[in-house]
Amino acid sequence: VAMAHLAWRLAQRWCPSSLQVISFPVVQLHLNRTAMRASQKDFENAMNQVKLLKKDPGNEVKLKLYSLYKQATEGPCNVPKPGVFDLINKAKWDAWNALGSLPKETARQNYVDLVSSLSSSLESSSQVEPGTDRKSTGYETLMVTSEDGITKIMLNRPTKKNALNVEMYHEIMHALKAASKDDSAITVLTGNGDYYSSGNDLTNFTDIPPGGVEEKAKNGAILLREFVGCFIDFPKPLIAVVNGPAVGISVTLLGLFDAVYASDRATFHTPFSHLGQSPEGCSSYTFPKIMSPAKATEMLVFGKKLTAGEACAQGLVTEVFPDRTFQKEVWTRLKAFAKLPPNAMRISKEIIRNREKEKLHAVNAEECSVLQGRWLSDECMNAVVNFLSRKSKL
Ligand SMILES: CCCCC/C=C/C(=O)SCCNC(=O)CCNC(=O)[C@H](O)C(C)(C)COP(=O)(O)OP(=O)(O)OC[C@H]1O[C@@H](n2cnc3c(N)ncnc32)[C@H](O)[C@@H]1OP(=O)(O)O
Repeated sequence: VAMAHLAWRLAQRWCPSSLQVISFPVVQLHLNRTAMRASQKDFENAMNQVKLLKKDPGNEVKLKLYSLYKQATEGPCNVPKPGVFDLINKAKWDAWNALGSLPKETARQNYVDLVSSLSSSLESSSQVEPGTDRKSTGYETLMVTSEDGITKIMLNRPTKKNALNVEMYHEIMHALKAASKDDSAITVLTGNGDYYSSGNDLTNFTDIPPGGVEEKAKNGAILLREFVGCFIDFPKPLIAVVNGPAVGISVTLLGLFDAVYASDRATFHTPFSHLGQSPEGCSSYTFPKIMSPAKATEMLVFGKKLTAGEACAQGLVTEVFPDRTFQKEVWTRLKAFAKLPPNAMRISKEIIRNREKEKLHAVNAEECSVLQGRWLSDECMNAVVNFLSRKSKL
């Protein structure tokens, strides 16, 4: 009810017309002109594009535009948190604050990317020509774009640190299936905001079906198995652009990627024992192979959090970049990769991956079955309740 009320209030305040709503940050841009540096022109172009949008992008997107704008121009949130009853300003403050210490440059880039995806997705689909660069919409929890031979799947719940809710699991599977068939050469997974992903959304555990917790655990295991299976079978080069901290399943899956590029702000944390859970994403098999059984045990059993540099030294990360230049350097490199002959890349990946596939599917099935049991344990239930009742964080 509170959320519906908030959405209604936001719509009332911000949506007399979409232009009026979205032009708010444009005005401030001019006031903050001096804050702009290298990508000022792109940023200004993006602001102008926003004014030209024909359709209202919705309150969630407007909050994102607002927060990225504030971060890009003023840096991390620097104003006191509004009171709980000041719903609109609290929503705006929450969105801005959720960006944490995201650098101004990255916020500008994310703003430009977001506007670019909106400009296309809110146009009539008749303007999309088959075979040309395109951006797809229809996702609630992702931003999916396809250009320069790269399909980019961006986790897009920055205010929840890109935690994976059930909808996001389904949307990622859908996006991966679509990417496997589109005409892009490579596929990239990344996160919007200051986190890559905080892993499984712990509120997934709260929606108990009529069959009770057993049915919930069974459904979770089925979903997880199908989800991880999509990564095992993905046919094109799959690259993770780890823009910030990564937790849980967003870390374990990295063992199934073909390359992992990380900002030096990223950390890698798999606190399964703390959560009364056990490893997934085939990490019980890939991590010992990648980094040695003892190092894998430190991460997967003892929950040791690695810095990006440490993860690179262990072989989980391919290369680390300074956060300041991360986006620019990585995307330049990816654009060059995407120009390579796509069939050759696909076949080379197949030859590397194929002899492992059967094993990976077997590991996935076993991990899901073990986790199904863990989800019913007191250890796991207590950990989830503690997080949800704000008694604990990682
Ligand atoms: C069905 C398939 C299952 C697959 C099995 C997968 C297993 C895993 O992935 S295990 C890992 C699960 N993840 C966690 O345990 C992380 C829990 N989150 C945290 O500990 C913290 O939120 C943090 C360290 C990630 C970030 O802390 P902080 O910077 O202080 O930010 P906030 O805690 O205020 O977070 C902002 C906002 O986002 C919500 N949130 C963040 N992560 C999650 C999450 N994993 N699940 C649910 N909600 C999450 C957080 O509650 C805040 O929400 P609001 O209070 O409403 O603003």
